[in-house]
Amino acid sequence: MSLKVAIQGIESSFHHQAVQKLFPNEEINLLTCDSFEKVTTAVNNSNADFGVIAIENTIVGSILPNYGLIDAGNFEILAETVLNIQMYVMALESESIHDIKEIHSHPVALLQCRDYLQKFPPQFKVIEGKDTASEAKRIKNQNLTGVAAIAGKQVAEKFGLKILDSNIQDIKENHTRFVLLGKKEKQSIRQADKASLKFVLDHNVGSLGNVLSLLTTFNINLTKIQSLPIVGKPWQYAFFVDVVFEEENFFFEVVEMLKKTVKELKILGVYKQDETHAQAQFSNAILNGK
Ligand SMILES: O=C(O)C(=O)C[C@]1(C(=O)O)C=C[C@@H](O)C=C1
Repeated sequence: MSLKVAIQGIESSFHHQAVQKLFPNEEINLLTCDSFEKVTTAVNNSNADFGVIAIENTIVGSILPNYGLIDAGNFEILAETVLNIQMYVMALESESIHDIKEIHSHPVALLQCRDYLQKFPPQFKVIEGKDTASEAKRIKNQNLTGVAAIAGKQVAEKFGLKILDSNIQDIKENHTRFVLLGKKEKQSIRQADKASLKFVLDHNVGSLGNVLSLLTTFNINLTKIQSLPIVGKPWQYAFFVDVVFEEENFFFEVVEMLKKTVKELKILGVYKQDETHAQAQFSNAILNGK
């Protein structure tokens, strides 16, 4: 039986690649959506077994609206995966880079290529589209001349487009982290070593410091912290953190203590970290320590 997985975008998009990395051996039935919200709605309504959404990119930073979608959802983060994202300019076979007058892509993909796009003259149009692959597909299907898309290499291969420029993102080293969303009972997570939490604090001196010290005491490493406004409560913020740990028991012990310390606590997911991501963070830590 195949798994139904909702993504924003179509076949060959980076989200599709993330699904393939998360489920290398499964038969997948992709539910292609034109917004992140439709992905989380599909998981909420059980129209899909799972959803995959991008949460952060090493050039652009957090994809903030997706934090809200995860928080509002009736599901959990079950896994993560990190992709190496290399961007290419592609167009019809007849075109050269000098023929291109407008370029289309997903807004987050365009943000990763800001330096490159600034090199074009002011009349050159940069247009935000649905996802990298849909923009490329449209060029092919409608035989659009003077138009290019920014997408991954696999998209050019899939739709038979010519690559006009390669690795055009601002920095060669570029990664996007995706999370797998689903109902808890669908999968049991073995050997979890990472968790995503949301908490709200009182406006007291040291309240965040207390949380951080507690994590230190239990040897729990904070890998990410993101604050977001609480809608309807101006100037109040919720904290979204990712933590990694070696001992799952320590994590659940800390959760019990946090419940007594913070105003509101929600576990968004307890899962296994992507090995490649963990390795990259580890080598960065070593390099920074030198
Ligand atoms: O358009 C795509 O191919 C996507 O999968 C979207 C998306 C994103 O949402 O960040 C995924 C990875 C890259 O960071 C650029 C775009």
